[in-house]
Amino acid sequence: MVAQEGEQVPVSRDAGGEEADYHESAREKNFGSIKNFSKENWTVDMETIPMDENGPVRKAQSERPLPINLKFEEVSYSVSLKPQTTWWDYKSWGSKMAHNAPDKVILHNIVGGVKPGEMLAMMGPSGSGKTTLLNILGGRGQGNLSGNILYNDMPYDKGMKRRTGFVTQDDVLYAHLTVKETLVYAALLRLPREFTKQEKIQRAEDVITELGLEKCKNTIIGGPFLRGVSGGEKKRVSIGHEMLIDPSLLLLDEPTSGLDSTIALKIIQTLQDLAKGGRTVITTIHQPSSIIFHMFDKLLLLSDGHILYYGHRSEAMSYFASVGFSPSYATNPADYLLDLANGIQHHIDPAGGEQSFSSHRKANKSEDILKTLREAYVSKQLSQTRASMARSTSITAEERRASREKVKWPSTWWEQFSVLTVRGMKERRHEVFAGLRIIQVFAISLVCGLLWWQSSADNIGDQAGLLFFVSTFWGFFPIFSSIFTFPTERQMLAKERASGMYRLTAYFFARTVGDLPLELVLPTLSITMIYWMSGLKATAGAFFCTLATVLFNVLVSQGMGLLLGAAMMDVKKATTLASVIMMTFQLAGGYFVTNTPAFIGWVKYISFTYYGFKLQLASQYSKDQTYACATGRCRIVDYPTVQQVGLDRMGIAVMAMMIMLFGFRFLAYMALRNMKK
Ligand SMILES: Nc1ncnc2c1ncn2[C@@H]1O[C@H](COP(=O)(O)OP(=O)(O)OP(=O)(O)O)[C@@H](O)[C@H]1O
Repeated sequence: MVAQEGEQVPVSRDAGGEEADYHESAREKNFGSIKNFSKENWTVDMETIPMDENGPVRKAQSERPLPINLKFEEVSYSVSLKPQTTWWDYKSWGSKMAHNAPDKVILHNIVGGVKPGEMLAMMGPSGSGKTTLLNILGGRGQGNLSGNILYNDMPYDKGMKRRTGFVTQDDVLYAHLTVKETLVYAALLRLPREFTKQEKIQRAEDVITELGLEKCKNTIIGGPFLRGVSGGEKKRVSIGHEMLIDPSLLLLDEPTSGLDSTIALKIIQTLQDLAKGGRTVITTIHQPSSIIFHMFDKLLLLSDGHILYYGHRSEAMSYFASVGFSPSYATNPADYLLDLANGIQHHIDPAGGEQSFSSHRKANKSEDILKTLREAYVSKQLSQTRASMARSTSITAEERRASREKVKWPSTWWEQFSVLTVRGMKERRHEVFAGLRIIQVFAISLVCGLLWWQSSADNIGDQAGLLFFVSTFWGFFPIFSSIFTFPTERQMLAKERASGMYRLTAYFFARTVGDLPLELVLPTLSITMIYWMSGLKATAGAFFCTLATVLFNVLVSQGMGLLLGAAMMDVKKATTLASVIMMTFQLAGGYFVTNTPAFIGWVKYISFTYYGFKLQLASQYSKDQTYACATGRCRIVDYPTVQQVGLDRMGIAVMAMMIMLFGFRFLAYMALRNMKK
């Protein structure tokens, strides 16, 4: 039935037969501001409720979540098992496996739905497909998907992306930011433009209070080798990250795994409150306690990618009893259902007394149980669910229109760029100025300065050696640090881009430009030290020319590192390739070999070490300058190394470096754009 504009679409009964009356509860809760999400303190501040002569008025569209009615019909999903090989992976050469591996079907004809105000739990044994289904519902499936997934009768789009909160199983957070910094930056990036900066910060503070994170708000998140907040606190930060935007649809992958039962209960209570406030909540859960199990509205039980039950949680046990499976002893229903989904049924052995259990665990028996349950689902539930899905539509025409509206980026490009720059600098300040790195550069510069102590231009061989060393050192060093930039942020980038937090250009510029001042400080200090110790040409012009050339070299080398990292997204492969490229550039740079055969001589023209060296020679020597040689004084341009590189056509050298400077970065950006999620 097609609703007319402004008309209330009739509400139908769903699979479990419960009246879809979420509108009343959701709308009630959407008035006013939620002060505290914890169950006991969940209150609505009446003073903030907008009023008119007829009583409370609904808040502006941007201030309340748009109700999302999610339906998924006949969803099947498979992935290709063909290994992702590349031509350089010699082990795959001639391998039949690479060509003949069949696709793996992970989900089979999944049907179901969740309405605003409801919380659906997806349960099932490990490997049953919960995470895969959750990812698909969150618009993140990468394999072959068939079936229909509709959000207010529309496919997943950019608007839905920004209305969806997705909490992954692994907490993807920056290790060196504090809890407060993490949430404040997320608020600045994700909250709509209608909020002032102060309001965004306040929202982050509110979420910290709501999730009971005040005690640790100034503690860093931490990582594998860095002590930070506890696992439970980290999980709450991840949830807070999504709660900030007050998502209409909240998807969570195992939000309680690894947490003690009290914290787990608190988290589920928070989710329940969010659902009651009109959001649609879906969570996967492994082994909920009895009390947590009873907090879910709907349940989807999966086994090996097949549905065993979909419907109201409260009716699950009676459904299984109706198909011949009910526990013969007091147990947590969640445990019982999970056993069933594993094909296991325990019985009390009367002969052995209360403590003696027997279970049908034999392979063929397990298969029988699962076969019976799958058949029962198909014969007793599936057609009913399909019919109710087709009938069930519970959004108003106004809400449907709102879901079709184009959604703007939450913040402007410039805001995204500045927040990402500051966040990036905070996260990496320890890296750039890490003590070891400073000591390393300082030690090498000191050794260099001492070895070439007050050298003379008459000793052109030594000075050319020094200039070449500086070019290669400041070519190698930046490439190997920038190679890590994108591969180490891959997960974060994929997560944040999947929720539509910022434009890729804003991230790319923030990540590459934001680091520059810090990245250029070390080479500046190093060159200043080497230059004046080694007695290079003592004029300000020559010094600044040499410094500028080295910094230019650093930027080009960084660009190449960014490109290799972004293109390969694998640090090991990228560093291997980088070392081959850098060695080649170094060898072709004009210092080691002067008579190269024509068929390979062109390599120097793609080597930035060659151009960097050439520019450095030009900043030290003029064409008519001489040096002490066996025959008295010889022209510097006739010295073999200088002759090989030349002191002319500097414009071409600068141009070539410029092309590489921008070209490598452009290609790195394109590689990121095409990055697989
Ligand atoms: N890209 C993939 N390639 C191959 N197999 C995959 C892929 N993604 C998922 N699978 C397989 O699909 C099955 C379901 O995986 P999924 O992660 O969805 O299970 P799960 O129920 O969430 O498990 P857990 O509770 O352990 O997290 C598993 O057997 C998994 O190995």
